[in-house]
Amino acid sequence: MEFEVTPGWLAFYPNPSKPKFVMPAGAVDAHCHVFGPGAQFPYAPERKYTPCDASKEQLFALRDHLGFSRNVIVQATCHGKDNRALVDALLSSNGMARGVVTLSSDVTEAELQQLHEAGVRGVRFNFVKRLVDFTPKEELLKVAQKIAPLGWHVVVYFEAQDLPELWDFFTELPTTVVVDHMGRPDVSKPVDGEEFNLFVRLMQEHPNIWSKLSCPERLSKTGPAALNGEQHAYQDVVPFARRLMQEFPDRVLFGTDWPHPNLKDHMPDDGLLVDYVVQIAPTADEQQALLVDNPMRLYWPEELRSE
Ligand SMILES: O=C(O)c1cc(C(=O)O)oc(=O)c1
Repeated sequence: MEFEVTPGWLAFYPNPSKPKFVMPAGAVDAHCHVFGPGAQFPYAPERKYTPCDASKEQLFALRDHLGFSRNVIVQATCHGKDNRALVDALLSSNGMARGVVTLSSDVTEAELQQLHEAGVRGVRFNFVKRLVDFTPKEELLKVAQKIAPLGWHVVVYFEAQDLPELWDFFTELPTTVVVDHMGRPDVSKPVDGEEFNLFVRLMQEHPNIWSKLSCPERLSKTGPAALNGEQHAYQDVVPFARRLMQEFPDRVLFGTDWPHPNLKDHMPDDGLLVDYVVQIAPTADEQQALLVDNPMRLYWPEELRSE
């Protein structure tokens, strides 16, 4: 099938720089996507955008170029509940990728088992209105109850202003819960203000809730962008990520978010996005926790146990 990309779509950065920051051995890019290719894995009819293709080969080449060892591939909304592109990427990764899928509540035990064997370890619930149609919470809870016995977790994507309404649902989930992109704070508000304090309280009161410190390129209002060698990119986002890194060193993850769907303003140089990590995790211990130990505990626990 031929697809035409959404008008104004920005393609991922063509020749990312080599990061100056050399990541610890075994670093995991804990949030990235594959798109299609549409000719092989068609985009979902209910999608809200049509991206440019971003294949598993391109993802794995980027992984190697940036110095990551592993990927966590997260189902992108443009593929709806059709996880075939993601599963295909997992199966081609030699065990170096795990996945987070989107499911409907009528998924069967056999389907779950097959996804588990392919390397899926989580399910994603999306509450960002520009990306998905509404799904009733009872449906989502059904999915959560089905995946809990497999030891999977739930990844949630929402915007900060919706947290009060979603609080009870999130805190009732029977699994580990991983929040995408720090719950999308408005970074023009104070880092110790009411809005971000509520998110910090969510994590303080619920030790099963984790956060990705990802997507400064989405959250930043003042930049500077990760372009042209910039080593101090997205300074307005740094205090937010730094606060979570310091308060919850065992429950934070980082991912590139490649290929960066729906950015309107600029496309970051992924090499410089890796350099951004030094600003939010300046010590070797923090880098090891954020990039290796935490994601390994969540996605490859069996490797830690066998050591
Ligand atoms: O903010 C976004 O537009 C966005 C979209 C998706 C998706 O379409 O799955 O995933 C993300 O992590 C971020």
